[in-house]
Amino acid sequence: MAPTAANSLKPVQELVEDGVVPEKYIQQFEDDSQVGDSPLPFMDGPTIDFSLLLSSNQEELAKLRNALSSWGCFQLVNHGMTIELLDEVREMSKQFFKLPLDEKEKYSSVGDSLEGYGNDNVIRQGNFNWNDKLHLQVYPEHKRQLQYWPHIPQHFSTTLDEYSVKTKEVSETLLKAMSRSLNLEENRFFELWGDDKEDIIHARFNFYPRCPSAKQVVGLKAHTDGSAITVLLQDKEVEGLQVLKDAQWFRVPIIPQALVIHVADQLEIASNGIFKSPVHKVVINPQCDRISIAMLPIPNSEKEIGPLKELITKERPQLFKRLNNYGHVYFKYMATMERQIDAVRINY
Ligand SMILES: O=C(O)CCC(=O)C(=O)O
Ligand SMILES: [Fe+2]
Repeated sequence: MAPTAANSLKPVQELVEDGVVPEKYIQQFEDDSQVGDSPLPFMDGPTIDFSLLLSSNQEELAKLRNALSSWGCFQLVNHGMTIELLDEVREMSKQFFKLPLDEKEKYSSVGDSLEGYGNDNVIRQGNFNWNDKLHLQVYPEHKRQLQYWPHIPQHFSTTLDEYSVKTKEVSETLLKAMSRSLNLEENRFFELWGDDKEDIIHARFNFYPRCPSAKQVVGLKAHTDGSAITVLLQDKEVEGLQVLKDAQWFRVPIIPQALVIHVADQLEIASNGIFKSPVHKVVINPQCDRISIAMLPIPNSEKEIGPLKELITKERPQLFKRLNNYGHVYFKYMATMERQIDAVRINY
């Protein structure tokens, strides 16, 4: 596949059919470890047992605290979702992206809506990601825009609804355990996200088409998430997610029954920097398509967020400003800042 000057925002999947990689998708990597199938180490962060968090097992809470303040992410097992449900969500995502283009285009994003199907690079600057998406807001329920919810496969909406209910429960319990892990009153992070009927969950279905020039493109460029946390369901067969820790990239292993949980920017802010929103990216496989489903719990934009007062001390002064609508900051600085959270950092 030779690079061409063609520059269109048709779905990346269609570019694969064309057999050419438009120049906008070719990345300038400064360092070889950034690309494709280089033998990076696997992340050796902990696997957290949800059922032990439920019973407030002190050892598990300590493991959770350590994971959140070092890696900023972990694999969650025993979360109560069956492998059948996880596989059904993976399968329906694959089936959706496999539909003919004109069928998928019935759900295309309209205007500047975040929701819907398409090539997300329209809202980005700089080089493009090798990624197509379907983005649906699942909570609050009255804000669902059902015109974007696929009718094929037929069970898409009911399965997404079931998965959303379970994601919400898991997220609420996790945020409470995260508070307990810092010896805070258990609702403190739940007040950031979860206690308000207008708190949001976005579902982002990611599709990363295979690319013979995999080493020249990137699925998702290095970024942090702008939500409170992220609940990620990875592809069961195709690896691709990498996280940055101490200036080194690590591959996130596939554990089929696990959910990958990330601290996202708004929890880093609320924890006054104790929990880390990890920089992560997605690399592309030359032979196989990859999918992932990111569920993004996001505080109601009218809610004021900021570092919890219990976490501001003489030794740890307030690191971030208080604000509403972090999402606005996140998108405003998407193109110009490496980590948008720096835009709300207080510099002493
Ligand atoms: O595909 C993945 O594994 C990660 C997706 C991701 O980082 C995102 O949707 O923000
Ligand atoms: Fe992400």
